[in-house]
Amino acid sequence: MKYQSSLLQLLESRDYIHQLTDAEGLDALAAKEQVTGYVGFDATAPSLHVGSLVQIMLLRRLQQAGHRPIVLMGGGTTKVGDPSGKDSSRQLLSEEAIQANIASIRKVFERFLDFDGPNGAIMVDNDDWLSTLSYLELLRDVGPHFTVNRMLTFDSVKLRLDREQPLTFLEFNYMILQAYDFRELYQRHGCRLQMGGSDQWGNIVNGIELTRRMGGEEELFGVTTPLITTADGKKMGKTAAGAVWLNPDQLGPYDYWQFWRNTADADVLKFLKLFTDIPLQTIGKYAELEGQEINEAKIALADAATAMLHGEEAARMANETARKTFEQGASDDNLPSIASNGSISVLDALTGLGFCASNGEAKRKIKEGAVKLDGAPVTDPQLLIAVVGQPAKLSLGKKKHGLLLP
Ligand SMILES: Nc1ncnc2c1ncn2[C@@H]1O[C@H](COP(=O)(O)OP(=O)(O)OP(=O)(O)O)[C@@H](O)[C@H]1O
Ligand SMILES: N[C@@H](Cc1ccc(O)cc1)C(=O)O
Repeated sequence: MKYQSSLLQLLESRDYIHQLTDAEGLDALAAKEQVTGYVGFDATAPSLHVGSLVQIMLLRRLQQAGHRPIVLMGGGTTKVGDPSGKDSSRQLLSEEAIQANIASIRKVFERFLDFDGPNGAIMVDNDDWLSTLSYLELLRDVGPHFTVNRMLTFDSVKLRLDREQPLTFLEFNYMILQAYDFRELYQRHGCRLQMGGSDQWGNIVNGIELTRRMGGEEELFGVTTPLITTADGKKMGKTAAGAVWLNPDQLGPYDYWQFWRNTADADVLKFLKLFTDIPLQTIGKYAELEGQEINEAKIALADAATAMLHGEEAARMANETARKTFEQGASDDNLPSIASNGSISVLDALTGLGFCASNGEAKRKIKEGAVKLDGAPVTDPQLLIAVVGQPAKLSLGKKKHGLLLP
């Protein structure tokens, strides 16, 4: 379909759209007026990750096209836990843990969104309205608009039932709360669009239907994005091992840069479109690169994505460190590091630097001959490394390097 609105043109040309509830309707609305749209993020960890970055970039694109983004922190919904796309219940977090996670997550949005100006972003917390709801009132106001028959057809519920995996009654209620949010944001802020990953489709559609059934006069819309997957096809998220965190205290700029630099050839163009502001024309030129030249596109991706999150200077330093390390084989102070207090076991060093998820994995890597200490292969998994005077450099494969500090 040929879109009229700059919003849908932008989203389509940069490959954000997986499903749309009413393409024509949203296109006409966005061409006519400023649209307010939201994405919700549950506070299940102290940092968001590269999977949720797709959604943060969606909010950025919405703003770039002149519309108003709302970031919804799920202070209330985190108490329930979204079963969408999950095989088992999430671990329940305490009120304090949720508040601490929100405080830690929220900072990242300032990097991607402008909170001032005529279409300045807004941040809200659904705990503000969900925590004061009375059970009976909610049942009577909202309950009649949901049939259990239909609730059972949504993937978040159906997949668990089909696989005979337990779904708690608490989780079964999640879609009702997210639906309630959409209506609340429509009433409070005239919000008519909700976006999210493709696993959010059911929750979004429920919000649109609930708002209509409760007498909303205007149509609400939903957009979902494809889910970004790891090389082995799993949804990239925080539950997958080796999550790529956005907060610098959980993943430093150098490792973040390296993540993008190590993108698979098949993903480079897609990631340039989704995760950078590099114009499509320039990305088109990268599409013509072949063989080793594709590395240029990966470096451009790593530079741009790192600059957006950590700032230009951090990106420049990461690029410089990588160049020195790989092209000249030199060591550098900007590599990830771990204190040894004089000595450290090679297993602790590999796990502590985040190169291996467990001692078992570290032992395997040593056996495979992938671990080097100052350029010399390590063969003994029990090795205790003495670090005296100056740092030692520990490497895993060709791409992961870290410093052991004295
Ligand atoms: N890999 C991904 N690709 C695209 N969107 C994603 C990805 N992972 C999460 N999202 C989206 O980001 C938003 C926030 O997700 P949220 O952080 O609440 O859970 P999650 O990361 O999916 O959880 P988990 O990692 O524990 O499975 C949702 O709209 C979700 O669909
Ligand atoms: N359910 C979403 C988060 C969310 C919470 C509340 C909302 O209103 C919208 C979205 C997720 O798990 O990713």
